[in-house]
Amino acid sequence: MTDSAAMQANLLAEALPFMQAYENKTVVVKYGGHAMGDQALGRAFARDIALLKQSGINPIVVHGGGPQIGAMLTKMGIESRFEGGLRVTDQRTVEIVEMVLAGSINKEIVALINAEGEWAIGLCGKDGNMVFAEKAKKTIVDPDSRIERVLDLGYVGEPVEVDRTLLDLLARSEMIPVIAPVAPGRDGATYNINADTFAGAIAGAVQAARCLFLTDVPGVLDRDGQLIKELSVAQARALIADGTISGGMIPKVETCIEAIDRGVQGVVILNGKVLHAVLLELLTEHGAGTLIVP
Ligand SMILES: Nc1ncnc2c1ncn2[C@@H]1O[C@H](COP(=O)(O)OP(=O)(O)O)[C@@H](O)[C@H]1O
Ligand SMILES: CC(=O)N[C@@H](CCC(=O)OP(=O)(O)O)C(=O)O
Repeated sequence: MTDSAAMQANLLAEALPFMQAYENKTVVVKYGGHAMGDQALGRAFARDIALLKQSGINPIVVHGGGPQIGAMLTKMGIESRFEGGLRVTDQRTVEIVEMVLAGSINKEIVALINAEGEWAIGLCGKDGNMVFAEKAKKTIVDPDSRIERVLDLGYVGEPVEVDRTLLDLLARSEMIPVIAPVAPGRDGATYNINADTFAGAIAGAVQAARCLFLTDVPGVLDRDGQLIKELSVAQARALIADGTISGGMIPKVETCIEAIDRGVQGVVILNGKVLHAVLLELLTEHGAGTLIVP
């Protein structure tokens, strides 16, 4: 056997204790819009999810698609506006958000996983009464004046009810759920939910063993751009308050904190632009990214 074959075999053997630890456990993987787009990365991601399912682990994929929504809005001559990392969403925008997220992106990911020989099923919060949302009640503190301001984000929602019936059913089946962060309200409206927030709510409801957030940066970075390997909840809050964490990283880190509060055992923000990031994180010693702990 060559050295390189032996190394590969060692790597496979190294996965065994991790596979045993995660057997029958649920892992929620949030696949961010920035981590998509590259064909090889997409295929590697799909293969990782397929391999988890084949290993007796229960993966649930929640995806985003912020940049893809932005591109479609631009095509239609609609400007994107964000406040506190969330897209200000009027009636026209929410229709496009649903079309892009629950339509094209969702089916693209389903097709990628199915091409690896698995059975993925595309869903959104509307399916099986899985998630109900309410209009988001968001406030932000202006970093200069320190004055708190209530945001009106239109049809941006927060998940308020999660019913795990359908997810439990799928966990016992061959199916891998791939979920778009769109949900109905009890008021009959359709809400656009930040994909991180949505993934955190799902992870909390199913008491996931791990929730991974795949993005386009190595994890949470400090003021000098260096990766922070581990963050306590209190440290994370301080970095949001002092502006080190900004933009889309705000809902991501807030979600991590909420997921931990809801009993999710481990939450990691990592670079989805690294090939096989999911396998490296879960099944090898080479855990990457920022681990957020209580
Ligand atoms: N302290 C920070 N560390 C890392 N990224 C940060 C930080 N503050 C802001 N960001 C921004 O957050 C982005 C990740 O959030 P987002 O764009 O919503 O990603 P995704 O689409 O993957 O959910 C990064 O690309 C970076 O521009
Ligand atoms: C309310 C809100 O901001 N919703 C997001 C939903 C998609 C998302 O979160 O995608 P990423 O994970 O790729 O950022 C949006 O409209 O862009």
